[in-house]
Formats: sequence, structure tokens, C-alpha cells
Amino acid sequence: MVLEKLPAWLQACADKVSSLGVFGGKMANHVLVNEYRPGEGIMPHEDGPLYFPTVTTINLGSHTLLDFYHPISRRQQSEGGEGPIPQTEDQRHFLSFLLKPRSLLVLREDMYCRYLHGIRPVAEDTVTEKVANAGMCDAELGDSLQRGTRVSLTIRHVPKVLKTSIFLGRRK
Ligand SMILES: O=C(O)CCC(=O)C(=O)O
Ligand SMILES: [Fe+2]
Repeated sequence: MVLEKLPAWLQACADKVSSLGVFGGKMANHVLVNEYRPGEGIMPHEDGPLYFPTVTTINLGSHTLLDFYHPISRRQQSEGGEGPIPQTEDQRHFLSFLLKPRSLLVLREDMYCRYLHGIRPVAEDTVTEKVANAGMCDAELGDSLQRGTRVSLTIRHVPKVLKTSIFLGRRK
């Protein structure tokens, strides 16, 4: 990753999150801005070793449900092939967090390294027993929540950066 200056407003958000100590005293140096319209999501994935061990997200605009999945291969190994192996995405989905507007999510340890996360491409979410923080969010089982446009600021500390500038376009 090549270091570039963040816009001042985004730097302020990154500094505020860093001041909570979530990056072990380090300052965030990477922000990803994603916009999701209703019906849009992100496939289950791992963020990979670049950002380990902590990822934080400021949630703006609409709520969403962030879903967590067991990875197929690792679960097969750890269970020694015993018992039913979850195969479909639905079976592998074991937990969700309801992300409310203006909330901060801090993902670390197993939730970050062991499981996959994703957002389903739907326009409406139903609160099920898998939504672990429903009570904290005043959501009731069976509630239907219509999504609007959501913007997420995913703020991280990337340990390895190149302190050189990049040139876009042709040098004269
Ligand atoms: O928008 C979000 O909250 C999740 C984004 C995400 O998982 C990613 O960019 O890796
Ligand atoms: Fe991610």
C-alpha cells in the first residue's frame, strides 16, 4: 500500500477511532468508503492478512445486517469430518450484527480471522434469532427493516506501507 493523504474530514474520523486504542496505540492509515443502495451487498469474504488484527467500521445512512459464515474447508478440518458439514451459504451463516446508523463496529480476533463476513444483496432485512445484538438495538424478532442507502467507512491500520508518492498519468 502506498501512503496518501486522507481528506481532513476522513482523517478526523480515523483519528477519533484510533484514539479509542483499538489499533493497540497505532494510528489508522487506511480508510475504505463503500456505498450500498438497497438490494446491494458484499459477498462473504475474509479481509486477509494485510489488515490483521483489527478492522473498524463507521456506519452511516441506513442500517444493514453484517452476516458471519463458517468457512467450509477449515470447519471440515477442525471437526475431523464428524457430524454434518454445513455446505450451503445459509447453513454456514451462524450470526449477524445489526449495524445501526452512526454506530462503530470493531472486528477482531476470531470474528476477524476465523469467519467470513458479508452483506446480503437485499432491500429488506428480517430480525431473526441469529441477530446477536438485536436487544441492544431495540429490534424485535420478526421485525422487517427496509434498507436505504448506506455508506460505510472501514478504518484500519495497515502495518506495511510504502512512503513514496505515486504518479498518475504521464510525466512531462
Ligand atoms: O461495508 C461494510 O460494512 C463491509 C465492507 C467489507 O467487508 C470490506 O470492505 O471488506
Ligand atoms: Fe470485509
